[in-house]
Amino acid sequence: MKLCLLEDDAIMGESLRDRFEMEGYGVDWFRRAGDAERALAAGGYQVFISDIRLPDETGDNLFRRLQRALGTSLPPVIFITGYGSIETAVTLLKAGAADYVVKPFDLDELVRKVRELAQPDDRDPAALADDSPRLGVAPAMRRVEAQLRRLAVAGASVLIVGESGVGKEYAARYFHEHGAGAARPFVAVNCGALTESLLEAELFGHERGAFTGAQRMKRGVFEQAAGGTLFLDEIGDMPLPMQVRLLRAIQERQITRVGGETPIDISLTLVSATHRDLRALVAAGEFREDLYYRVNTVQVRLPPLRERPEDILWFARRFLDELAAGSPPRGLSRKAEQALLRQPWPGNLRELRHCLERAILLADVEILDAGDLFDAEVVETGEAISEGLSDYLQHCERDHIRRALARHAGRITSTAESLGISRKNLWEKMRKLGISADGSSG
Ligand SMILES: Nc1ncnc2c1ncn2[C@@H]1O[C@H](COP(=O)(O)OP(=O)(O)OP(=O)(O)O)[C@@H](O)[C@H]1O
Repeated sequence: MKLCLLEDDAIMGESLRDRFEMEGYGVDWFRRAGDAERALAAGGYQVFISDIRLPDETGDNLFRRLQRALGTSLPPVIFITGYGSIETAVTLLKAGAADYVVKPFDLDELVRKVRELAQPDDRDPAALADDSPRLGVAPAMRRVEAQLRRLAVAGASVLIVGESGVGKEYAARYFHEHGAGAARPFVAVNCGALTESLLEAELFGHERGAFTGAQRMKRGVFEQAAGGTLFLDEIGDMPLPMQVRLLRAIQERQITRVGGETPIDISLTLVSATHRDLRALVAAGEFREDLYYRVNTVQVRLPPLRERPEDILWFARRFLDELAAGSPPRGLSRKAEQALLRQPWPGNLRELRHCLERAILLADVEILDAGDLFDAEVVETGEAISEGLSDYLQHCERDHIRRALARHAGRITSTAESLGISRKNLWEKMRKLGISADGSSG
């Protein structure tokens, strides 16, 4: 499976090449139209990906010339376009181009398009070999585990996205443990928790006397993680000036300590995480587009706990075993299990863990009941009436589903379709939220 890539921008080109190689494609990357043209004439490519703006040619001219010269042996072409050139891209689509993506785009989206256009590849399924569940038992999480193991072996840099408390750092550690540098350090830093100057010193270290209070030389996390994995948590919260420095460090694989002059070579695997929408931050000018492409070569999404109900009791039991250390193990009554399943868990695994921690501290019983976990109102009605975020989300969800059911006269198939979820998922939600098909609380 070979792709021809024409992209004059070094960062974009490298990100695309890295990502597609990770996906198992061979990539020939050209920066000049003439070179790509010659390679395409020689044949052997499944898809041609090209920037629409090139220094030596316009995408428009190039495409028409290739069509004339190669005819049906021209592979499907996907153009990368900026907002300013969408019109040209649409014209090219009409002229026979296969597709286009608009910057800033999600690499996953482009990979999907390429996959659809190219023949399916035959990667070794052993690379996806099973392992005991660590990140969850829900199918979505089993897929995430397989993906992380495969990426770890490939030594890829990864961006983990997901709501707060969903287990991003845990997943980063899992990734680290499955990589070649597993015996090497795993170092985590929260980019949102520090001021700009503190973050700079934290990332790159400082020399003695670099600033007031710098009485000793300090190695930054880049140096500490050398040979292993550096986990940059909340990368979306990194101040813009630091983003410039970070990008330079990643590109050049070198850092310089604050107050120092000698560049230090660094080789490590970078895992970044964010609960924010990086693409939206790019559009708002709060996150650099070039850094976005650099850290977002491969994105792994961890779904919120409410989207994977299979994981709720599995994690609850795990946390109980873990928290019981030393004291007799605790179990859950059936009502407690049902109450746990009814919650929307906006704080995800962290919230679930805290909930059990609190219950263990306060209730001196072997089998925890619903009342040990939640307030009486929640237990009795399945519906919290306090002003917490979880209550609010649950109310909204219930309300929305009831209305949809009413609009569709209680027909499950069309209601599920209108909500964009499966029938099974709708039944589960209705059961969890206590709604009957006529929209009333059951
Ligand atoms: N697979 C797991 N097994 C056991 N515990 C887990 C797992 N994943 C997460 N946890 C626990 O859940 C809590 C939240 O996990 P973690 O810190 O990884 O989430 P996060 O998404 O990085 O959160 P934030 O966005 O706030 O940084 C932690 O207490 C962690 O120990």
